[in-house]
Amino acid sequence: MQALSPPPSSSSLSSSIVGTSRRRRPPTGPLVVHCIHRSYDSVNFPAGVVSSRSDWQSSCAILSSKVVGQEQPPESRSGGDNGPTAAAADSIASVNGHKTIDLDLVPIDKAAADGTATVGGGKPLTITDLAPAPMHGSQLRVAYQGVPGAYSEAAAGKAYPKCEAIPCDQFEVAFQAVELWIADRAVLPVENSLGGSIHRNYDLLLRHRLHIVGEVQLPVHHCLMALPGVRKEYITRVISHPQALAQCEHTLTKLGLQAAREAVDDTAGAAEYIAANNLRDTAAIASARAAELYGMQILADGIQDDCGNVTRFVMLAREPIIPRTDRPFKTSIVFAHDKGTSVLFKVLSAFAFRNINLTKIESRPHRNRPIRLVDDANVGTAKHFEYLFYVDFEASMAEVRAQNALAEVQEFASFLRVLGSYPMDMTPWSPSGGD
Ligand SMILES: O=C(O)C(=O)C[C@]1(C(=O)O)C=C[C@@H](O)C=C1
Repeated sequence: MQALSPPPSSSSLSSSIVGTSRRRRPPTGPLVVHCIHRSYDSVNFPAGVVSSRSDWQSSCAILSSKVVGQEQPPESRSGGDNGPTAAAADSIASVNGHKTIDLDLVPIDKAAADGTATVGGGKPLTITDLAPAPMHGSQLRVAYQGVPGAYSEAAAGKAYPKCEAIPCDQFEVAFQAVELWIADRAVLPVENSLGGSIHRNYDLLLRHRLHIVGEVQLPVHHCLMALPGVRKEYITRVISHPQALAQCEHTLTKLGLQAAREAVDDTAGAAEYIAANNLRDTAAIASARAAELYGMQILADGIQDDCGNVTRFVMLAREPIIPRTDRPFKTSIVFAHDKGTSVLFKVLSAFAFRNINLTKIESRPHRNRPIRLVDDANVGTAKHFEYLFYVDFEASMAEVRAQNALAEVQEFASFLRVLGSYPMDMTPWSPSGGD
C-alpha cells in the first residue's frame, strides 16, 4: 500500500470540515449523570459466583479501580450511570438474544442520504455536537463511526435490528456520544480476519470507561465503485478506509488498476466524497448499500481477497450486562505486568489450567510507562518495552473458573480491568462471497 493521505476535502470526510457544516442538536432536557464514588484502593476480586447486577457491577468497578489511578485521572472519567435506563434494559434483552442471521440494515430516510439530516441521519456527529443529551424515546440509539452505508452501520443493525444508528465522524465521538447519553450504545470495529487488529480502537477501549456488552461478526463484502459511466481504465486512485484497502490489496492488483491507494475515514464516506465532488478519476471501495445511497456504479463486486472476510465489532454501553451461563459468553480483559512479557506465560497459564480457551491476545504499548530499565552492573542497562495485554477468553464471568482465573491473573498483574463479559456471536457462518 502506498503512502496514504486523505484527499483534499470539501465534503464530510474530514472532521473539521464536517464540524463547520453541522447543525447543533438543540438540548431539550437535562443531562442526567449519577456519580459513582469509588475507592481507588486496591481491593481483591471477590471469589464465588457473581449473583446479581450490583455484585457484577461492583466487581467491574473493583477491577477497574486498579487501573483508574494509573491510566486516567479520576476527574477525567465519565460520570457513569447507576441504574439502567428503560432503553438500556430493553437492549440487554436484544444483546443477549441477538439471533439475527440476515443483516437487518438500518433504514435511512432521504434526508439522511442527501446529507441534510442531523442526528440519526446522513451527517456524522462531530465533537462540537456533543452537548448534553436530551431525553429521547425508547428506541435504542447506536453511535458508529462513518456515514450511512458504512459497515459499522450494518454492524449496528445486526446487533440491534430496530435501533436508530447515529453516524459520528470519529470513534472518539461515538464513545463520547454514549458517555453523554446522546446514544445508548457505540459499535466499534476491533479486528478483521484479513486486515488484523484495529489498534487505535483497543487504545480507546482503555481510555474510556464504557463496557463491552456484545459482539457481532460481520461478513464484509467489498465493491469497487465509481461514478456512472466511468470505466476502470480512467481510474487513477482508489480511496477507502485503510482496513478496506488492506482487505482488497491483492484483488486490486489482479484487476490491473494503475491507481494510487489513499486512505479516508470510512468506506461509505469515500463513495460520498466521490459523488459530492464529481470525481471521474477516482474509485471507492465500499458496500453495495453505499453505492446505492451515493449513486455510484459498481465496477467489480466481491473484491475482498478472501471470502472469509469478517470484521468483529464490539458494542459498548455505560453499564455492563449481567453475565450468564446459559449460552456461550466471552470475556475481554486488559492487564499489565510488572515484569512485562517475561512472565506472560504464567499469567496465561491461569486460563490454560482451567481449560479456558483464549480467542485473542493483543499487546499495545503501555503509554504511561513505555520503557522498563533493567540495570546490570556488569553488562549495562537493558531497555524493555512495556506492554498492555488485551485478552479475550471463552467463559462468562458468572463462572467460578473464570473468576478464579482472574483472581490468579490479578496476583501477577500491576493492573487488571474487565472490559466486559458478553454473549458470543454464534451466527451461522455465511461467507462474504469473494474469490
Ligand atoms: O469504513 C467502514 O465502513 C467501517 O465501518 C470501518 C471498517 C473498519 O474499521 O475496519 C469496518 C469494517 C471493514 O473492515 C472496513 C472498515
